[in-house]
Amino acid sequence: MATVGLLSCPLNTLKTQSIARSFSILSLSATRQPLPKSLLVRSVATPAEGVSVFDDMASGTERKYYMLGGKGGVGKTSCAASLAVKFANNGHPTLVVSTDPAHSLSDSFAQDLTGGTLVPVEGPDAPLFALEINPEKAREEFRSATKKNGGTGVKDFMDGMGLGMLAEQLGELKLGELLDTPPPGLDEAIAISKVIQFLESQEYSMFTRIVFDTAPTGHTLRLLSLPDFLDASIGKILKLKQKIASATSAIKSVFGQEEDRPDAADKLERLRERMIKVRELFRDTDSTEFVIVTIPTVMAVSESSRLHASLKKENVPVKSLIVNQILPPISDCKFCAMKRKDQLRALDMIRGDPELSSLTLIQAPLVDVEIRGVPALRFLGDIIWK
Ligand SMILES: Nc1ncnc2c1ncn2[C@@H]1O[C@H](COP(=O)(O)OP(=O)(O)OP(=O)(O)O)[C@@H](O)[C@H]1O
Repeated sequence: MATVGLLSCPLNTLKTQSIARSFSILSLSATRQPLPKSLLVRSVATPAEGVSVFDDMASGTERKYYMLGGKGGVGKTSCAASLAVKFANNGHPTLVVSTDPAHSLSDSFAQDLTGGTLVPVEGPDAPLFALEINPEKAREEFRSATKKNGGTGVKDFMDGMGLGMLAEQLGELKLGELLDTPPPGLDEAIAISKVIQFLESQEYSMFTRIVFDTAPTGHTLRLLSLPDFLDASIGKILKLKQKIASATSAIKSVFGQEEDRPDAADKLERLRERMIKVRELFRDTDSTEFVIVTIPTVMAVSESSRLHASLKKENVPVKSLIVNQILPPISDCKFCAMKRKDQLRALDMIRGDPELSSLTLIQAPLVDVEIRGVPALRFLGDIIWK
């Protein structure tokens, strides 16, 4: 712990400050209490006095979901992993899931978490498991399950049944395209629906906190509009399926019963049901919270503002905004001082932003080591999640 401190500036001047002083600055800048005017950094919105953001997040044993999202590279994984460690250290059996196709959970925990299954994370007090969903693999599974007997798809199957006309209608629905070149966001939707599948089983009922490290902003936004798209196309497919079902049962009555296999329409129907659950989950204010992570730059703040506007439009509950990687106020490094001025401007921008000013601001400092492994995540978590 004592080896983790503030950013070391290029000239190495900050390193000379004592760790004790660094820690006091760190804990001050991460608080949600108004900071001294001399530091020129204030919280945008402060929760009622005495109410801790983390206590609120950790209270109760019913299952809660936290989704951390924002622009690429701002620290989503570090914040998500540190929150998961903190939940586990507060007695919550926790699962942290990455749905970002470019996973970095393994790097963050300094542990191999690949493989698409739940892997126990060593270190925290209560059970902490991590899961890196491989969206490509999930999609492949989905695609292969829609193929029958060495690659005969639904279309071929229906052709074989003499249902050419229906097959043409199906062609119009571009089912093949849906499976082979899925619309943007499907990867992540499949990943999240897979998590829901996991969580429906008794085996995983122990988890009271689920933390999602989501893919960068664009994916998240597409994911939110995906269920409607799927709803529409799957709805049409299901109508076709009904027609197919009556035709196949007539054929079966002539040729005898065949082993029932799940077909593409069944698979899509289940996907649709799970997508509806994903949609409900994202919008459930009782159990879900989306936390926006950003950094104090004009570009990142602008993107966060747009993200919040879109989340609001989709009725996704958002309460907090983490501004990560804030430079320390005390420095005789000119480079750092210039950077910090820019950061303060970006923080001002947040204060004046109609989308962001209503959120509780959590300020997290830039620390001078890479956040890797449970002890470092615990340290970061204690700074951010108060
Ligand atoms: N407060 C911080 N102080 C110092 N380094 C940090 C801090 N937050 C994050 N980092 C570092 O920044 C890098 C990017 O962080 P992280 O992987 O958490 O971002 P991300 O938003 O998940 O990225 P991506 O969008 O690529 O998944 C990592 O090397 C991480 O250790």
